[in-house]
Amino acid sequence: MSNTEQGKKLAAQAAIEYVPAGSIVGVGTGSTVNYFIDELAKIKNRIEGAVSSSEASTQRLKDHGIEVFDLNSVNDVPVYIDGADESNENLQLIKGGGGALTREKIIAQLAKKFVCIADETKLVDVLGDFPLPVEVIPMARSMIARELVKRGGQPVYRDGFVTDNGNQILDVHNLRIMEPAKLEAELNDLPGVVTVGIFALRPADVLILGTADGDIRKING
Ligand SMILES: O=C(CO)[C@H](O)[C@H](O)COP(=O)(O)O
Repeated sequence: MSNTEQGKKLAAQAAIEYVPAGSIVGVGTGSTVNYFIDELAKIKNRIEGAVSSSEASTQRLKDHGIEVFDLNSVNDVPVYIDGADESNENLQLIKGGGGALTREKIIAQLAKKFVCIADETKLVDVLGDFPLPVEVIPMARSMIARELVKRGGQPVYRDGFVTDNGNQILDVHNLRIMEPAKLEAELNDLPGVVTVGIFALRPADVLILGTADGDIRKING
C-alpha cells in the first residue's frame, strides 16, 4: 500500500472515535471514505445506520449490511465523516473531485460535527491548485463557464460525467482562492449553479490527516 493510501486508511480509522453509539452517521464519498465505511462496518451493531452522500457510498454501506436512511426522515446527524481534495489550515475545503459535492454539502450542513479525513498531502496553504468542481444545471453550463472565465478561472467541462442529481460539472483551473467564503457565496449566486465545491461557509470542525510515517495529525477548527 502506498504512503497516500496508508494515510487515508489511518485517518479513516481515527474517525471512528467520533461516532456516537446509537447514532445515524453522515457518510461522505471517495476512496478515503471507503476505508471509513469498512471501519464502520466493524461497529455496525453499535450504530442505528447512516445517511449517505452518493449512490456509490450507499451501495458500499448496504453491502456491509448498514441501513441507509432517507435524509428527509432524519432530524439529527451528530457527525458527518467525509474526505476532501484540499484543506487549508482554517479547515476550509475544496470537495467534489468525485462529483458528489451537492449531497455532501447538504449533509455537512445538517451535521452537528463535520470530521474531514485525508492523507497529509491534501493540506495546502491556499486553495485552488486542485481544480474547483462546480455542479451546474446542464442548460446553464456555457453561461456559467463564461462567468468563471471573467473571474480568472479556466473551466473545463467534465465530459461524459453526470452527477447523481442529473447535472454536469465544470472543473475550474487556475484559481488561487484567497477568500474562500467570499468566492463560495459569489458563485452560489449565479443562476444555474447547483453547488460550488468550496466548503468555507460551513467548514470542517476537525481535520484528521494520516501522515506518511504512519501517524495521524488532528487540526481542530
Ligand atoms: O469530495 C469528494 C467526492 O465528491 C471526495 O471527498 C474528494 O474527492 C476526496 O476523495 P478521495 O478520498 O478519493 O481522495
